[in-house]
Amino acid sequence: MLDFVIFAVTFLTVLLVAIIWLYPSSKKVTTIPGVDPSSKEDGNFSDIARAGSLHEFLLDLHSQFGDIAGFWWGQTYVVSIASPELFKAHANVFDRPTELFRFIEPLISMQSLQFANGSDGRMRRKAYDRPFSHENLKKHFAEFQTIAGIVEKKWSKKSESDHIPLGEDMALFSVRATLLTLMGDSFQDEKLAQSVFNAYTKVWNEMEHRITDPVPPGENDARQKSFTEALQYLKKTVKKVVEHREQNKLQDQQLLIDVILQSTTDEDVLISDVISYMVGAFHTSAYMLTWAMYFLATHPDIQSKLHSEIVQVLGQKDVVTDSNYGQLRYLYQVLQETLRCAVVAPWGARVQDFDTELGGHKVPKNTPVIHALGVVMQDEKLWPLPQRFDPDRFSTEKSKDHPTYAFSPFGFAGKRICPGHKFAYNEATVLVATLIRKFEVSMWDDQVVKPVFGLVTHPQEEIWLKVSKRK
Ligand code: HEM
Repeated sequence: MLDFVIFAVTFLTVLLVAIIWLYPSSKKVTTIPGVDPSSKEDGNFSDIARAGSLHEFLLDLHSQFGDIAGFWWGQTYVVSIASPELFKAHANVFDRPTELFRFIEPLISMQSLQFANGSDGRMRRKAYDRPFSHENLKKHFAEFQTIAGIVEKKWSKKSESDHIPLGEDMALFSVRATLLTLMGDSFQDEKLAQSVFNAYTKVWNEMEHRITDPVPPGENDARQKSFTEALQYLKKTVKKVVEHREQNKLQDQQLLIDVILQSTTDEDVLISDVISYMVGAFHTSAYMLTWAMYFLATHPDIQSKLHSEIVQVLGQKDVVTDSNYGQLRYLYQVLQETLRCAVVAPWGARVQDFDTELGGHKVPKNTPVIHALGVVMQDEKLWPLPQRFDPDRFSTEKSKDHPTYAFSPFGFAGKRICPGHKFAYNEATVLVATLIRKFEVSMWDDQVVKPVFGLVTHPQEEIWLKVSKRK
């Protein structure tokens, strides 16, 4: 009998030790509340897929566990934070965790700025931020206006019975505006801009697919082939543009592509960084514009107030310039509320290679910390009736009441906030002012617009607008 007891106790002890070692949740060395992994291999991936997206999973997680909570990204333990106070505690953290962004690696490679940490990342950011200075951005208003004119002309030719594909038109504007102002005159060529956009869209869709289904297709799979071809086309085009600039000695200290060219002799770094800025700019700006126009189409009173402001500020001039931009205050509020209400970019992340403390809990070194930007921008304690589109939340008066970091649609940490944030507001201001001045926009009936919260939030299906010329 004693033998059996000794055997049973030994067996149970070994079993317990085995469970502790093999089951990841048991390795937790922190008091942070949160969920256990649903599977040893995939952590909470199946829960994230069931929630619909990482953003929706984080909304649930924080409503259950509060402002700081943990979960499993595959086999990696991850912490998510969702309050202005906790964001403040991370305000100086620069490094970005590789694990959470690995799925975009086939598109931009590990050489990209996206993955550059420490002094390398800081030096690159410092150099690449130059083209985004206020002085330099001012010069782009005229180019944005020319490209906005292309959309305006296209819409002018439509009749009131036409269906306007909103997402497509906003994307084309965003791509052309970015390529022309950051990559130079090669992109005066409309066809080249269009084919870059087509190739980019294929690659991007594949990347988004891999957020919820991380297993890449086989080498001979049609999806993989189309992805590889499109990626090769993008890289070849960037190379050609670089050669064109080098051969014709077109070096311009203020143009992003030339600044990147002057900062590195490594072709992989050069191509990866150029593509990283395309990734950063194309869809984010296009979807901010899409959501802004959608909100205006569904809120005629707000559209009408905005129209009055545009007419009053632009007068006979018809163009947005550096000197009248600042007077389009209500338009700025519309764009801010669009970023908040649509949660255009739902999250960011940081990591530190030493143990730290957050909200009274220990965060073990190398633990990725997600900044749940979207959860905070939808928090009803900070934003009453968060689903309601109300640009007055950002009036000069009310803006004073928002806690710092409550509105961080472009990230906030470690001087690594999105480098294109002012660029995005400027280009969007020019296009929205141009279109709303000339057209009244509304929705075609029977459209159910459902957001999909990927890396960037987009409508599940194309939004079809009705546009009528203003008298
Ligand atoms: C509405 C438009 C946009 C939104 C909502 C947005 C949002 C963001 C966010 C949340 C980040 C992560 C910041 C962080 O890690 O703390 C980011 C990074 C970045 N964005 Fe944007 N962005 C927008 C437009 C642009 C534009 C127009 C460009 C380029 C012209 C751009 C280029 C980048 C790049 C290169 C990074 C990575 C920077 C780094 O690694 O240091 N973005 N953006």
